[in-house]
Amino acid sequence: MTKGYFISIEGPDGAGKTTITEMVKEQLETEGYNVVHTREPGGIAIAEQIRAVILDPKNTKMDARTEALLYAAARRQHLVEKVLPALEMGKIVLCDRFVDSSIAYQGFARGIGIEEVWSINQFAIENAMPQLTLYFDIAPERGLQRINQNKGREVNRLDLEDLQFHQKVYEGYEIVRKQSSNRIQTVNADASVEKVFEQTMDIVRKALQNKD
Ligand SMILES: Nc1ncnc2c1ncn2[C@@H]1O[C@H](COP(=O)(O)OP(=O)(O)O)[C@@H](O)[C@H]1O
Ligand SMILES: Cc1cn([C@H]2C[C@H](O)[C@@H](COP(=O)(O)OP(=O)(O)O)O2)c(=O)[nH]c1=O
Repeated sequence: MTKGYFISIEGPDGAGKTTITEMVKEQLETEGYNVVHTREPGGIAIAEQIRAVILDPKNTKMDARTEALLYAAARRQHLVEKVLPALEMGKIVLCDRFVDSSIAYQGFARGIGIEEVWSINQFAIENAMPQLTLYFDIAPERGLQRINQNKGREVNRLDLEDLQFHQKVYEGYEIVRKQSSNRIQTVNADASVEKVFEQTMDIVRKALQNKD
């Protein structure tokens, strides 16, 4: 596809994606690689504006398909403006969330349908799929616990309602993992930061060795 190497990072909220990906970036850089750590919208003005519309609490009327289309639009812009140019320059791109998030969250958890969400994303990305996807595997309640612990508060009723949605996200990811078992490699994210980092680096190193 391109000269660089495209890695996406997926998994439930609070799985540790941001924490570990930053460590991976630093480690790879000390080994001499050029690395970009990005997340959608990834600091691209147009995609940030789209994201602001998706996340605006005032937009209570947001339809699930509208949401899916907006995520796909933000993804497209981030891809062409940031990811593809970095890959063209030979960099390793570590992208926190990509198409699989839309499949799991919009396609499965919101109930739009995996095929439907996949097809609008195909239009958006034109086959520019990651060569490797790291799936951070953790029970959704553990991920939410981590987030809540961080905020220093109890799990409340809303969090519990959320848990049902996040359970569905997890089921959605299970389907995606089965469908794309060649691309997606699973990391046990329910372990210490050191252990998760170690597993992740093992997978990344093997992938980079076999890349050509
Ligand atoms: N392996 C781990 N064990 C315990 N806590 C962790 C671990 N990895 C990350 N955390 C903490 O959990 C919270 C969510 O981590 P974060 O990296 O933001 O997750 P994500 O990006 O997947 O939502 C943060 O407070 C982070 O410090
Ligand atoms: C990229 C993407 C994210 N999301 C969701 C996942 C997150 O709950 C939310 C916000 O993402 P983000 O702020 O990146 O949170 P996280 O730290 O958990 O990655 O958007 C989708 O529903 N569909 C998508 O395509």
